[in-house]
This record gives sequence, structure tokens and C-alpha cells, in this order.
Amino acid sequence: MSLVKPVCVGDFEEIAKTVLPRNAWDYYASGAEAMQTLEENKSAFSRIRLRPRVLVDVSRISLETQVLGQCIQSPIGVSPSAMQRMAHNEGERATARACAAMNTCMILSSWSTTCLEDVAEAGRSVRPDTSGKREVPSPVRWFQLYVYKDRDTTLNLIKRAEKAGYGAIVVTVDTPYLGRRLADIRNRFIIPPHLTLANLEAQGQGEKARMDHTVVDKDKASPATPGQSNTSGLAAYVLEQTDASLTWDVVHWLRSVTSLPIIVKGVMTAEDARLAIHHGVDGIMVSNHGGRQLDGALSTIEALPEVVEAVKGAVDVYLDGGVRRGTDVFKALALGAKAVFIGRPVLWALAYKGEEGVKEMLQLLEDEFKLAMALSGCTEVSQISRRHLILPGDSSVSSQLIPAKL
Ligand SMILES: Cc1cc2nc3c(=O)[nH]c(=O)nc-3n(C[C@H](O)[C@H](O)[C@H](O)COP(=O)(O)O)c2cc1C
Ligand SMILES: CCCCC(=O)C(=O)O
Repeated sequence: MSLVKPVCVGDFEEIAKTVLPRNAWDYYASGAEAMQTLEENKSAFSRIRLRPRVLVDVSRISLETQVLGQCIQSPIGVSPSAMQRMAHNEGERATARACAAMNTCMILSSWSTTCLEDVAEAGRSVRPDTSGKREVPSPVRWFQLYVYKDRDTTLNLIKRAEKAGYGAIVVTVDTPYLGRRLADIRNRFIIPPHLTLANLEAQGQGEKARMDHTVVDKDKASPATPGQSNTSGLAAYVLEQTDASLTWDVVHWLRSVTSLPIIVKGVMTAEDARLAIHHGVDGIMVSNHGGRQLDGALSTIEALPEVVEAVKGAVDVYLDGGVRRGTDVFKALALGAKAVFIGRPVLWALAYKGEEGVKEMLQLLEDEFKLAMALSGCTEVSQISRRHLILPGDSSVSSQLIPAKL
């Protein structure tokens, strides 16, 4: 099939819709319930306006950023998304190669369809284009953790991630149960039979690697347990396997079993950000799971300022959800995110052209972001500030925001 070259991230989505099987498209695209939060994640960005500065020499722009103290080429990383081989046979390997080539951070899902060792190996075999640079950096790769009821299963995953060179554990905290994604419920979605949750399979847990015999044992489940009625196979699997009783104690448990930095993914409030700091995390990802969990939750770009304020610079704050343009990246950084991460666009890009597609999409977003910086008068990411924005609540030029002498 000849495909027109995408010129914006939305073009990748249009193409993916035409090439992906319906089951896969529905799983990737859907948000929870009325999909309000899914839409809000995107539309909230467009309610923020930019205040460009002019007559700055923008002939050279650097996007270089640090995450957990490690340099990456741009502040645009890749969020964990499960089951990437539904989009392209090379799945997570292709994503790892693309991220390594672009020298950006990839977060691998616990529920990848390629085992974490193979993904690490795929990324290792690629060198970023460092022409003109002295040092060849090793790719930044983190492991996203779902905590199983069976802690030995979880511990095994962590130990393997450590051994394979993953640089952080990103524990997802917004998914004690799966949100109701209506298309998946209608499709009775489970992982397709030719694929497995490869990390579980690799540790000899074949029954946990498939979902075909997942049953919700309604007799044993407590009447107080949410999410039992008319669910997708995936939701039933989550109910059966993962630990809905997690509390902040999980951070201490993780500390006791690994020396890797710990990032909590799914924080949306100042209160939880303060608790995260209190419990000693190394990073916070503001995320509502791409609108797939609590429908009606605030957009992530609107939640970001209170989290940044609560954290007071103690640790890196990242954001994902609805980032589709370079100007979105700019806005998130101006509100204090150290980097942004993208979810669905990676799946669309995989469906379009595998590794090359992901590279093309990341390159496009980088180029858009670079242009947004240049047209706003910024040459380094550290120059991007709150002064470059007007938020919906601001008067057009707020006197408290802009000191009179400027
Ligand atoms: C198909 C799909 C699978 C996902 N799987 C995971 C996962 O395994 N672990 C996780 O923490 N988040 C998962 N997420 C959430 C993403 O990490 C991320 O928070 C979200 O997609 C960001 O929003 P965006 O898609 O608008 O960029 C998934 C999202 C999608 C769309
Ligand atoms: C426990 C959730 C499974 C994968 C996922 O995170 C998603 O589909 O959003």
C-alpha cells in the first residue's frame, strides 16, 4: 500500500486507523466510558496561549535535556504501552531501536509482547547519530511495573529489569482496576492468541502470559470488589492478577528490593505529589493513563501546575497524555515538566512503518518543538518558562506574572 508521508502526528493516527485490525485499533484508541478525559487531555493544550519573544538569535537551538540526571536528545520520551506487537510484528523491539537511534527515553510496559531482555538487546544494537559529538551515550530505558498479587512474580520482573540494564522502575499507580473501555468490553478484548505477555512467559508463567482462561471468580470475589460486571478479558485479568490493595507502602517495598530509582506514574494532585516526596520517590509522572482509567479526571496539562508547585523542585516531574504537537511539548515544559512522554502516537507510528515509522514520528515532533522554541525566542529548553504562556485564568498580561520593568 502506498502511504502519503505524514506531516503531523494526527496523520499517523489516520493511517493507523486504516491499517490496524479493528480489535487492535479499538484497544489502542479507546479511553474509559464517555472518553471525556481522553479528549480533554488534547483540548486543554489548545486553551493555553503562547507569548512569543522576538529578535533573539535563534539560528541554533538545542533540545538537550536530562531525565534522572541522564542526557537525552530531546524532552520527548516514549510512555509504556502494552502489547505493541499488535501494531507491528517487531513491536517493542522496533520502538527500542527507534528510541535508541533518537537518543531518547523509552519506558517498557510490564505487559510487552517482547520480553524485556530482547527489548534491551534490540536497543543496544543501535547507535544514535552522534556525528560531531564526542560521546556515544547509552540509551535511557526504564521499566514500567504492574504489581502482581503474587509478589514473587513482581520481584522476578524487577530483578530481570535490573540485570538487563533498565535505569529506573516506573510503578503505575492509577490502575488498581481497569477503567471501563466500552469498545474492549464489546469486543471481549484479550491479548490475541498468537501473542503473549512475554515477560511472564519468559519467567515460566505461561498461564499468566495469556488471558484465554482468565475468569472472574464471582463466587470468591468480595461483593466490595469493583469492576466485575460485564468486563473485557483484559479487565478480568487485571482483577485476577494485579494487586488492588497497593498503598504508599509499595514505594518502601520497592526500595527494599531494588536500588534503581523509583518513579510513580499516575499522580494527578498536589496531595499525592507531597506523599510521593514524603515516601522518597525519585520522579513523578503526571498521568491519567491517557484517559483510560477514571473518566472525568482532569487533563494532565491542567493537573501539572499543582504537582510542580507541591514538588518544589525536589524531583523531576514528567507528563504524559494528549501530547500531539511540538507546541504541546513547549507548554508542558513551560509549566514545569522536565520532559513529556507520548503513548498512542508510538502505536500509530508502529502500525504505519515499524521502527522507521516511530523514528519519523519522533523526528517530526522534535522538529515541531524546535520550531516552537525558535518562534518563541528560546534557544535552550531551560529558557522555556511560565512567562511564555497565558493560561485561561490569566488576564491577557498579568501584572503579577510580568514585572513592570520588563
Ligand atoms: C494501548 C495502550 C496501552 C497502555 N499500556 C500501558 C501499560 O502497560 N502501562 C502503563 O503504565 N500505561 C499504559 N498505558 C498508558 C500510557 O503509558 C500513557 O499514560 C498514555 O497513553 C498517554 O496518553 P497518550 O496516549 O494520549 O499519549 C497504555 C496506553 C495505551 C493507549
Ligand atoms: C492494567 C492495564 C493493562 C495495559 C494498560 O495499561 C492499558 O491498556 O491501558
